[in-house]
Amino acid sequence: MALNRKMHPRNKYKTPPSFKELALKNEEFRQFAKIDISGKVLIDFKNADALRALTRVLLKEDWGLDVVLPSEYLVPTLPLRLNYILWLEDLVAALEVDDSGSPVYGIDIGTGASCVYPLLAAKKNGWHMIGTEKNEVCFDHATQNVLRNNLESLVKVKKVDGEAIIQDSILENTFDPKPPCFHFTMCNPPFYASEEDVEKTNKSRSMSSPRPPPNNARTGSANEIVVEGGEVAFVFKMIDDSFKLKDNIRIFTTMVGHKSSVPKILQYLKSKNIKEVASSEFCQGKVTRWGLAWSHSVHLTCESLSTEPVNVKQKPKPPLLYKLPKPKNDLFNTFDSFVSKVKVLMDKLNLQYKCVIKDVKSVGFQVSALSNTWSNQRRKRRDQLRQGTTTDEAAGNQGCSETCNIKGKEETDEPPSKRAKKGDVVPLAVVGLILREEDAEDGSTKILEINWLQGSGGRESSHQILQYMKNNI
Ligand SMILES: C[S@@+](CC[C@H](N)C(=O)[O-])C[C@H]1O[C@@H](n2cnc3c(N)ncnc32)[C@H](O)[C@@H]1O
Repeated sequence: MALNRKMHPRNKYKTPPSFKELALKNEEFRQFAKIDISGKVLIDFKNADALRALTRVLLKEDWGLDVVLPSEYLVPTLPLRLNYILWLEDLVAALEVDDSGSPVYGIDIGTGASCVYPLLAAKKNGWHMIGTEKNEVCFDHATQNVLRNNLESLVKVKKVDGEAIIQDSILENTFDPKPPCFHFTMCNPPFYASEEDVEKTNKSRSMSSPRPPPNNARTGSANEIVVEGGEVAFVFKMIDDSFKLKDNIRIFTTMVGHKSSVPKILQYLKSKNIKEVASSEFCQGKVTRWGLAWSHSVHLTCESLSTEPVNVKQKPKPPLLYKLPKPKNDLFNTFDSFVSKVKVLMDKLNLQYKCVIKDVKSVGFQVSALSNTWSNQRRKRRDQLRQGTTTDEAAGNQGCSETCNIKGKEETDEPPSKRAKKGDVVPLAVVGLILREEDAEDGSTKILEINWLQGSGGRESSHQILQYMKNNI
């Protein structure tokens, strides 16, 4: 699964689950597990029942959720669902509003029979979620899934009718106390315009297309995956509806299933004069989906590491990676000591950094350099020694008072992108710097990843920063 590397950095399914362990733990899943000639435990991804059992066991083992997934209805794949939720976490964390500490409220439009997004968001983050559903059968199943997991205080399922997609009535009679506003909406819309469209896409993927055919069985009933006009028409309507609720909902988001829909939707947002737009790519296995966000009321800084705008024509450049070789890796007893070392190096370079994501085994910073402080380090040190100062003193620990509270409001300086907008200083480079620890056969491996974001110095400066880190770790 080459694309797993491009999953959201905090997605736990970057490391595929062990089917062997799952089969040992779970009887339902065990029925679909087969052992191949090399002793590896596998399942047949083309079998919808096997997929259903896999999703159920992962929800149970990883998230403590007991979710019934009725046959004939969509089986949600978890790596993708988690990618979307992690992106929302980044967007909510980057909101520059003063309500740190208040609960997060979200709305999932078309929650499906599984009610998977609200259940995951409530269980993982304690978010308050409303799930809307138009289909009677899906609504009933979703309601039962919430009750089965005792999550009624955090998740409300609402039956909706009529043409509007985001209706103001869904905000009524929800939580007590009444939320001051909702942080986001999310949606996995029906992708297809007709059942023939579903067939056509399957055929073209399996015959002449450069994209490989899907590995997984297609699941989902027609009313879940087909809508008049397809996903583009659905999202256009959602954008139109969003104007009515602009004071109640901060960020509107949607997932998009076809790459060709992305420029059409971006163009529509532009035509409606909506300037605050962010986007992301959700990669999992062979399947890529796109996330689009827009707002009428808040600045979408686009600074979370996974919100780099989708460039539909050009392939996104892969991040720069440095996997610490064994001797260097072993210098650090703990992941924290590795993080501390990199912070010292960033301080030495006078880089301004702010923690945007944090996990036990990964931490991500948005880093900005106002000038090139990494080139000719030796000569600079010699000059400073001659003048009686050292690099550390010269750097003077610039007080990069970074905090790492993903939910709370950052108490750091303004984000560099914003400073640049004000016109005082244009950064030479703004990069996303991620530190990760991954399990390896002979212990754990520490990895430094740099993603170019923007800046007058061009992409080359991110290579230079990585080289400096390599030389000095
Ligand atoms: C592709 S499924 C997504 C289900 C679930 N959110 C998931 O990701 O697995 C789309 C769902 O949206 C529902 N739906 C379609 N139009 C809707 C509307 N206007 N309002 C609410 N739900 C709608 C469908 O019934 C279906 O359950």
